[in-house]
Amino acid sequence: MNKYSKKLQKLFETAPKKETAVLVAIIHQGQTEQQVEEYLDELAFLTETLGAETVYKFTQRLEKPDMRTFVGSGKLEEIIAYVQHFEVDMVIFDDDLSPSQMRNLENELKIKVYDRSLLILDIFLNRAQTAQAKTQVELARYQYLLPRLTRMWTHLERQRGGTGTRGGAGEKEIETDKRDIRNKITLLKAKLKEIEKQGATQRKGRKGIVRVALVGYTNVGKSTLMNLMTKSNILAENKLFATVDSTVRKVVLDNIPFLLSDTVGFIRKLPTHLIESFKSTLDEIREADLLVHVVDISHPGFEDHISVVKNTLNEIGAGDKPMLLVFNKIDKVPKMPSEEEMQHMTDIEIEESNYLDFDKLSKAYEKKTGIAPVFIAAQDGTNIDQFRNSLIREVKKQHLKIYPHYLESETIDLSQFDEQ
Ligand SMILES: Nc1nc2c(ncn2[C@@H]2O[C@H](COP(=O)(O)OP(=O)(O)OP(=O)(O)O)[C@@H](O)[C@H]2O)c(=O)[nH]1
Ligand SMILES: [Mg+2]
Repeated sequence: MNKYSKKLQKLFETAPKKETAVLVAIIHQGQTEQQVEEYLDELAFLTETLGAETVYKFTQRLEKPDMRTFVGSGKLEEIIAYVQHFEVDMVIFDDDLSPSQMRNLENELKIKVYDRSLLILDIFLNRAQTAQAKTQVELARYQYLLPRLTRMWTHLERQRGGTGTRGGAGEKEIETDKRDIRNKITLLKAKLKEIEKQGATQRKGRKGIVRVALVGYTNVGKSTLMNLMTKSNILAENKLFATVDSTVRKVVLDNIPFLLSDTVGFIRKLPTHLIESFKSTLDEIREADLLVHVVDISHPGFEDHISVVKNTLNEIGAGDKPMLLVFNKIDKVPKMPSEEEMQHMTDIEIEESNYLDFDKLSKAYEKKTGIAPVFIAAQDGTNIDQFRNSLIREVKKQHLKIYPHYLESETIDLSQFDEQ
């Protein structure tokens, strides 16, 4: 006999359940299955961040996406059968879909269809805190949605807005919604301009002080490091895009004041227009004198992540700035055995161990950036003194550019930099 009463059982049935999702990616020519597997793990992490559970991952080898439905018709049939059988709530594609692909897929799948951009935009929307970030994301989201407004999205948007339509929306509703969205876009643009004006004045007031920006892939530990350095309390958690707003704090090390800012993390395939929409947030990076590039060394794709960050920095015009590379989360990688320990290991053991040779990495990256990287664990403060020393050295170099006559013995009137 069931141990729960009928009333309780009924309550359980109506309890909200986590939405389920299947993920879809194409394996392009030149890509390995393992690479795509890693990409899909990241997509699953993004899905989880949005609050849904990944129940299956579909892949298909294709030279280029199908114009009509992104994947081939055979694969699509498989996906349709799966989502119907398991009553899946949404399908998420690892690439961006054209408006017509989105429409076609939605007609065939009859459930929510997300592409990578829309997923990231929805996560940003949930996470944005400040008026500026909120306005930016909302604007980017509407701009993205406008040409893609399907029956499904019209319906969902209306639910979100609280107006609600019963059943599917018709063409007329879609047209009305498009007009509404255009109006909203105009309003949001005006609002953003106003906020940006205030931001620019604020930033102007920071002249005469070295500015350092923490940059890096998402979830690498930028906010954790920021909190450690500034004793602030920024949300740091094991989620992608925990930080969408930038935070600036004044730090004084060795009598030299500088501003440290925590910024939004980068991710592969972050669409250019989305980067553009964060222009003013990214001004923190563009106007920085020094970049501290944080890398999660425990991630198998960390070298790819470094390239993604470099490319994104180039795209926003901040590719030439001095850069201190910080390899974080060293507590999560197996430590390189000492020479003595190695003597007791067989060649195969050494080869299979996949140890990261920090010395080798350090030399290779010093060659590239001109600054020796540091290896830390921000979470427990391992090697944080080493990081602090490297940071001071680089900040001093920048400080000397602003104040060429600065002497080490000189005491700076720090009060002039208050209220930052
Ligand atoms: N094991 C380990 N975990 C760490 C370390 N530093 C940070 N983390 C964890 O990594 C996760 C992400 O940290 P955040 O500081 O939020 O990373 P972030 O780069 O600011 O991430 P976004 O704002 O999402 O781009 C959190 O769960 C941290 O606790 C570290 O040195 N070791
Ligand atoms: Mg963060």
